[in-house]
Amino acid sequence: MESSASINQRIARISAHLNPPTNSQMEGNCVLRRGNCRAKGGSPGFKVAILGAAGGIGQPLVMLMKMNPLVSVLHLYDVVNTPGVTSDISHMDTGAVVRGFLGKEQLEDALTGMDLVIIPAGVPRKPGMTRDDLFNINAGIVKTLCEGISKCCPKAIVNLISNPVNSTVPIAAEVFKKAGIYDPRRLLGVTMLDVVRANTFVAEVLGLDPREVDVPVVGGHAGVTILPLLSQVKPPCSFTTKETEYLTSRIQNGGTEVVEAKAGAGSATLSMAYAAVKFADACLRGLRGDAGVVECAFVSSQVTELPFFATRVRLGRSGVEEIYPLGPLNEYERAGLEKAKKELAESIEKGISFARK
Ligand SMILES: NC(=O)c1ccc[n+]([C@@H]2O[C@H](COP(=O)([O-])OP(=O)(O)OC[C@H]3O[C@@H](n4cnc5c(N)ncnc54)[C@H](O)[C@@H]3O)[C@@H](O)[C@H]2O)c1
Ligand SMILES: O=C(O)C[C@H](O)C(=O)O
Repeated sequence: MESSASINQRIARISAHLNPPTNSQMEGNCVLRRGNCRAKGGSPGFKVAILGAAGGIGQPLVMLMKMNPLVSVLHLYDVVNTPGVTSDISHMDTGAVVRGFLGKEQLEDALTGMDLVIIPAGVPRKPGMTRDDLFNINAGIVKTLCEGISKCCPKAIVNLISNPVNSTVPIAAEVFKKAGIYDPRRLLGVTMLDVVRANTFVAEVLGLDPREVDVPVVGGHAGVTILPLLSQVKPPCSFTTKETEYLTSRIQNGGTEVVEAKAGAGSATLSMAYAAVKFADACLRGLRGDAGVVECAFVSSQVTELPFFATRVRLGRSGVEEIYPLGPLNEYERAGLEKAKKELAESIEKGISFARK
């Protein structure tokens, strides 16, 4: 028979559920009820903020990061819908404590103390648009968010997803320089989706499991600036001219392929969230001090005459610790590199002048 003390405890628990306090706040893995919710988390791990967390990329990205054992605290920031996304995600029985932040006035709280900030905030493409067509809206969004980072977590690693990446990364660099906190090792434009696509499409052609394939993709993240180095694929293999042309074009136009298939409903979100998490996980393993963490990213670079360029980089405790050279290119890739550099130079310059205005 249940004792009266235990019945009273049960009634108290049920009553607490039926009468939540009015000052409830989205925090932890529950709506915090003072004195009724044990402190959660506390497990060792990194603090990660996602800016644009309620969006097409943001939501699956948040879900996957909540599953990442390297994350102890996950901050969700957006200008809309964060309470709902936070409530939903916070019910997942994984370690990370989730907190939601809504609107500009909560940006600083969202950023304070973060180790890694991932930015998928901004508008996506519709059919017929280039990534550069997003510049007018997204440049301002990225600038404001980076000003917040400068102030609240100047030492955080920043993973920038918002397009056009070829311009938004230079904008972020200028904002950080202006604030006197710029460390080029900590600012990374996310080009991982190009690598993910390249691995998939090359594996299809070779009849391999994509997990066995590694394709370096260099340059930038738009059209001809996306330069897959098919001569450096692992495992070593060769392609006919027709295969090289097909693969290069498919990888360069992967984003457009999705934009057209979505027919006005946005651009890649699910594969991007997957790629973003793969990349963020690599950054966190680097921060933890793991050896040999190497991925492609669009970073401040001296590999070419351009101030930013995507290549393979080694990630460590300070962010980008080593930038690898391009390696031997074949004639097709050398021609591609020249085209890529021409477009990249303009996009980088556009970002820099915007931020210096
Ligand atoms: N780097 C890449 O490989 C890659 C891949 C896919 C998409 N993208 C880019 O990512 C961006 C987001 O794409 P999406 O499909 O998630 O778009 P989306 O419209 O679905 O979501 C964007 C989110 O950003 C939020 N947002 C807008 N202004 C904000 C601000 N000032 N602060 C915080 N959040 C703000 C919106 O409220 C929205 O929730 C686009 O620019 C897209 O082009 C990049
Ligand atoms: O193509 C887009 O606009 C989104 C993204 O950059 C992508 O490559 O899927």
